[in-house]
Amino acid sequence: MSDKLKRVAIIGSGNWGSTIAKIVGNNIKKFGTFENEIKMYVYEEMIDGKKLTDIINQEHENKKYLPGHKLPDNVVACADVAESAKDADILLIVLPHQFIERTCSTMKDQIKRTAFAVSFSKGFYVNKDKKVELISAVINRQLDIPCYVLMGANIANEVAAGTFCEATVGSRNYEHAQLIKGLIQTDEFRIVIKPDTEVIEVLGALKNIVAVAAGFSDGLGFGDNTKAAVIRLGLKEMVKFCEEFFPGHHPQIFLESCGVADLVTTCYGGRNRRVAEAFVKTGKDIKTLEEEMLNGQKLQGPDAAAEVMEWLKSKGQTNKFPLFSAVHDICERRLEPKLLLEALRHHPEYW
Ligand SMILES: NC(=O)C1=CN([C@@H]2O[C@H](COP(=O)(O)OP(=O)(O)OC[C@H]3O[C@@H](n4cnc5c(N)ncnc54)[C@H](O)[C@@H]3O)[C@@H](O)[C@H]2O)C=CC1
Ligand SMILES: O=C(CO)COP(=O)(O)O
Repeated sequence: MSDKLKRVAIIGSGNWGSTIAKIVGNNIKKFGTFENEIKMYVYEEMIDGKKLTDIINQEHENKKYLPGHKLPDNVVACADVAESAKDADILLIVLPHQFIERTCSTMKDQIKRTAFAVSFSKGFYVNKDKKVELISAVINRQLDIPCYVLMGANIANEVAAGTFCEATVGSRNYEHAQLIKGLIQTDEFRIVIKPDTEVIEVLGALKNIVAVAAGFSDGLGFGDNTKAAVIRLGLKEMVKFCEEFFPGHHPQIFLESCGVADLVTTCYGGRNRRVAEAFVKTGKDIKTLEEEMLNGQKLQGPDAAAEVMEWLKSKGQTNKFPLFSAVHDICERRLEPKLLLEALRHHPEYW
């Protein structure tokens, strides 16, 4: 009987990775429809002289990335990524997008041929030839298994605390989508399955760039109307990007949690917004602020802006996306933060 149960592994144990471990571990214990033990890959580090894996396995808490939340005892931390992935039927990949390519290359020889993956990572990947790929495509290329996505308005600490929210799963495989939903959905974390996988993922990456712009606006003291304009013009660019480069999706997809809802929550409550506000107020650079403010957590927005500019440059289309361009130029210190206003004022929306 137990041989037939599917085995789940979680690759990543940051703020969101640990939250997903909490949800999935509890669901598996409750429903018993998957193999009970879940290996969770932890990028090893020392905390007050103790290994983070030992802290998680002994105290059932990720004291660094999700303090204050108990992880179920069927979640077992493992510092070896290949060992974590071995024998898994379902790989939940929840790493900051900067680390996906390298981590996947380390585990690729251990992957079951019948396995599939779900990516929770928001961002793009630029390879050495400056070609831009979706993170799900990198996972698929490296591991040679299908990769679906889960994106939504999901500030991890709130999800871990159990306040109501929702997410969008992108999958065109009915059977796999139902397995993902069964594994992740709870009464407080509702899942909607949609087939527009690529656009769902792209929205998750692009909204982080708009959140950086929202943070700049807050740092400049512009108030709620300006921030609403940033959000609206940012959404317009997100929609345009999807229409130009991922045509054929259902237009209602922008109204799902992966679209407008994730954009709103990140522009108000996210790390990208917070650090961008501090960037304007303190004059420190993004890397310094990330280290000072996030205790090891990683920002995705400034890198995503650089990745999107590579993409747009290769298509000769930077001029159609002035907000994305301005965010990148401000992060790189080629543009004064206050000139964000010029990008808004002269937006193609008003031509
Ligand atoms: N935190 C949140 O509220 C949400 C995050 N996401 C997305 O989920 C993804 C993962 O985010 P989080 O779990 O929050 O991560 P995080 O921001 O907490 O990142 C830190 C994680 O990266 C690991 N790490 C550091 N250096 C590494 C290396 N060289 N190789 C591998 N791992 C390394 C750390 O050990 C830690 O587990 C991101 O793409 C993020 O955009 C999505 C929804 C919500
Ligand atoms: O993706 C997120 C919420 O859905 C988290 O956004 P931040 O990375 O800006 O905190």
